[in-house]
Amino acid sequence: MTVLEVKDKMSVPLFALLAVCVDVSAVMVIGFIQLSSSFINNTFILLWAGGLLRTCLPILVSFSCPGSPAWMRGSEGMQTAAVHGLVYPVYISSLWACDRPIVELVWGWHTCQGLLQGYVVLASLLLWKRHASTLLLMVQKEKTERKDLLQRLLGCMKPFSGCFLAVFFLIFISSLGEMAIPHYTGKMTDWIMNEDEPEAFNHAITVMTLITVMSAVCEFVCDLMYNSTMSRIHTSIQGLVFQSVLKQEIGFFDKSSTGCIESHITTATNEMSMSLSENLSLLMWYFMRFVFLLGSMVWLSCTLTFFTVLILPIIWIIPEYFGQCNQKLSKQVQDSLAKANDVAKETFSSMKTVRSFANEDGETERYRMCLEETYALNKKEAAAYAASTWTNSMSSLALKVCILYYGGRLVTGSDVSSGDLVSFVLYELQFSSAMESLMSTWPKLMKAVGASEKNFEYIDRKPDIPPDGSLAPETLKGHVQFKNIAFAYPKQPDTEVLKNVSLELKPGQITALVGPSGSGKSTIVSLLERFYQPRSGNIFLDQRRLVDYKDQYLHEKISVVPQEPLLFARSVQENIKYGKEDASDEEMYTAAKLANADDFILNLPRGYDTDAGEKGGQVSGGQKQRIAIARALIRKPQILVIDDATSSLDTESEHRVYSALRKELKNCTVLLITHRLSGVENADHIIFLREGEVAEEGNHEQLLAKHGFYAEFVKQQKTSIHRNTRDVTNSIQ
Ligand SMILES: Nc1ncnc2c1ncn2[C@@H]1O[C@H](COP(=O)(O)OP(=O)(O)OP(=O)(O)O)[C@@H](O)[C@H]1O
Repeated sequence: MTVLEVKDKMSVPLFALLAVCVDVSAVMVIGFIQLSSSFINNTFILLWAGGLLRTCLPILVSFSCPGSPAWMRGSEGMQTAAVHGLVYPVYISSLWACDRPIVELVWGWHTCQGLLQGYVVLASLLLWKRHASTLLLMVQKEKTERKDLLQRLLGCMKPFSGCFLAVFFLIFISSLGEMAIPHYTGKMTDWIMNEDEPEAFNHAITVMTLITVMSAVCEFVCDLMYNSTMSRIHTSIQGLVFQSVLKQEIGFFDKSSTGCIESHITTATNEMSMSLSENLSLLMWYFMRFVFLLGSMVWLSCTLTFFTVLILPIIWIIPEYFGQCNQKLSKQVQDSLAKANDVAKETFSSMKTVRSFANEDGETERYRMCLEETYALNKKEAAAYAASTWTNSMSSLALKVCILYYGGRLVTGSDVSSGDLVSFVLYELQFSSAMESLMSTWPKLMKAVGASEKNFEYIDRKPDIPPDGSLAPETLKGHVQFKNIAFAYPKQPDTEVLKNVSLELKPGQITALVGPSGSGKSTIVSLLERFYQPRSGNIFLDQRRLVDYKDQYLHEKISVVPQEPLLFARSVQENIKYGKEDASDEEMYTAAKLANADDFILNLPRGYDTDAGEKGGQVSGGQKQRIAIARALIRKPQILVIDDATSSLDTESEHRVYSALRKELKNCTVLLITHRLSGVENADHIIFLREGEVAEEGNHEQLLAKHGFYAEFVKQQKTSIHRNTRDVTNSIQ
């Protein structure tokens, strides 16, 4: 450390020492003047003059001493100096105004004891100011930052305001009841000391027991009521979040990961509401206790209460210091452990390199060094922890001793009775812990309030979809027209997936949509389902804009069997009737037969009641697809879209499904997306999509005659079938 640094570090203590020396000298001089009363006869004039002098001197010292802290030269310094100098004149003058005896004080304020008392008052006020201002600042900051959130949460609690009033009333009664034990213990002490009124003694014990039991019952009822109300609030918020997430546009789910949404709605919301409910309850309880304890203490002795409040922050300061050290060290221990873990992880993951360089010992040494560092920090942490708990108990002991000492003096002076002193000590024990808990619960509560932000973000989020239309005509032909559609996914707005696409799906016709993978076929289906909005162009259904139709109506009329159909972990029956629970069993059987699913379903262990398993895991891919087709058909759709949903079926099954569809869905508009030639050949109309554009369209023969992309596609398909057959034959031979 350089000389300059030492000088810098020592400047504040040196200034403090100088200020104290100047102050003590000033007080000595005043004391001398007062004793040699020939100079000034009026002690009051001397008291105020001395006070003003003690105010001015530290200010003078701070301005003339270069090492004084900056705050001493500002308004904070002036305030501190004023408190320091004027505390006695103000206190003694107030006592005089209240007609209380002041002779002892007037003649004793400049003694060593008076001087010390003055410094204690100053230190206490400064510490309170620091504590209170941090808390107030915190409250202020939280108030502005979390004001809206708090209001929203309070809004959620509004429907339960009756319950909260009852809870608050019960807390009030229970906290009041808790004051009984210290109160009656004090009373009993008085009776024991005076050895009289045995009846009153018994009576007191009975009353105390009754009040305590009543208080405990109130607490029980209150906890019950509070917890059930909070879980109702929690359930309703969680339900609201879920509902509002479900209303979001599909693009929202593309952008945010489902895992993230799910973990938020379940885990994070649970944690937040648990912490909120726990801390709110603690805050209410401690606040009520704090009020009653302070009231009881003031009622027993104002002087002792003032004394307690004065020395509380001084006694807190040392445990707080060690507590902070402990916290800092435990963070360092965590970091050091993480470092050691990183070393271990790195070594294990590069085990081959370590072995080939024969550096096992080197790595062991590196790991050992990290552990050594952790151990050294652990030792420091243990010492800080021990110091923190020791100083904690010592400080509470010191507080009790101080109160007993000062209280004893008050008892001797007959200002308070012995019983009141006992009651006071018992109240004080709870008071300091209530105070500390209040100060620590508030930030935790605010943290929980902050965590609820995401919930309201979800609830408030307006889905990015046009308002629902109103069209729901009784009859729908199912004539679909895409006119000059351009589209890009919200997640990748710069990549245009569809470019000026125009196509038509006619009622009673099967239109096949073919094209290479990624050409935009499924995207066309998503637009038809209104999952996304086109960037430009329009989609018409029966010559009316698709957006003008009612959403529910549209999804009743359009059935889509997606590429990867998803079954729910419910019975096959429930899966087929999904979204159409009112369908009869007859309708279900017909749909299943059409989808060529009836036979295999009847062979399942419990037929239609067989559980499909999670995501349909208990049925094969082809079976899953057939159940999904049945699910689409049971709705008797006007427009049916099969998006490569027969890819897992064998040719025979696929053929049977298509023949059945052809026969049964005569007036229906069918859009078939497939990579298989067998499905395409028989379609009434074929559209070939390439890089998001309609490259060719017509029927099979027309397109073959063009010798274009479609002809190439057919050629590739045939070659692939031929190659597959040859491979199978070879493998059999
Ligand atoms: N949700 C999405 N977000 C962003 N891009 C997407 C999304 N879905 C598809 N795409 C992209 O859009 C393009 C067209 O995809 P689409 O699924 O429509 O093709 P496809 O012709 O149906 O392909 P396949 O025959 O393989 O099913 C692809 O480049 C794909 O990567």
